[in-house]
Amino acid sequence: MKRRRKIGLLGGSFNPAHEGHRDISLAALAYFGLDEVWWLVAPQNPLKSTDGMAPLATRIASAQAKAAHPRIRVTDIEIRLGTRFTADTLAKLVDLYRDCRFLWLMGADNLVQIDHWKNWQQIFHLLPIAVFDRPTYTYRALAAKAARRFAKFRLRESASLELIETSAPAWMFMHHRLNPISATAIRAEAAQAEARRAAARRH
Ligand SMILES: Nc1ncnc2c1ncn2[C@@H]1O[C@H](COP(=O)(O)OP(=O)(O)OP(=O)(O)O)[C@@H](O)[C@H]1O
Ligand SMILES: O=C(O)c1ccc[n+]([C@@H]2O[C@H](COP(=O)([O-])O)[C@@H](O)[C@H]2O)c1
Repeated sequence: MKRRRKIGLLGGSFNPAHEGHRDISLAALAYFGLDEVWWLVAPQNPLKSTDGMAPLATRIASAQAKAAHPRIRVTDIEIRLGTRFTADTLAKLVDLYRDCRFLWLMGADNLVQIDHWKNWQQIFHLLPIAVFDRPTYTYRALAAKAARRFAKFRLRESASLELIETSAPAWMFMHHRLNPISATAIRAEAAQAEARRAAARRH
């Protein structure tokens, strides 16, 4: 039987894309023996404000520039599938790409709030999940409702190469090197730089 390709899925706003996205994607390729990581640039995170959200085309361009790797693929697949909620997107992907195994990737901040996502438990039952640690979120993430609800399905990090072959629910918390970068910080820095330029023009 033909080997199924192993694909990590990193959904995100990418407003803008940054080194943290690339870092966990490259780590995921290695830890989980993946063939590719697909970046699913979300048209609009249902829980985030539209204020300050750059147009999808701008965020895709930012993701393409940042990814710059032959095994990271940037996609607007939620536009093409017509989905807005992750549970719907993943159900369609699993159904459409029968020749692939999928692994959902996310940072620890999203484990904290995933129980507010639409049909979040279906996501745990649909495919394995890898959560990457993120500064300030470690304890909140491991104490979060989702971590507690699925505690008995958490695998040891040392079994990372088996995760994508394991039937869902199965998830792992990766104590990967912490990377403090965030899109929020990048936007704040850009806004400050713009304010300084505006002040300089007034003088
Ligand atoms: N530095 C990081 N370490 C680990 N995971 C990260 C990091 N940055 C982003 N991620 C994860 O990548 C995915 C997409 O993140 P997103 O595009 O929202 O970036 P962000 O920096 O979290 O943005 P914002 O600050 O606007 O919320 C999410 O699952 C997020 O948790
Ligand atoms: O499906 C939901 O209800 C849902 C709610 C919040 C976030 N998500 C998804 O979570 C992923 C990470 O979002 P973000 O904005 O933290 O990068 C992205 O793919 C979003 O579409 C999904």
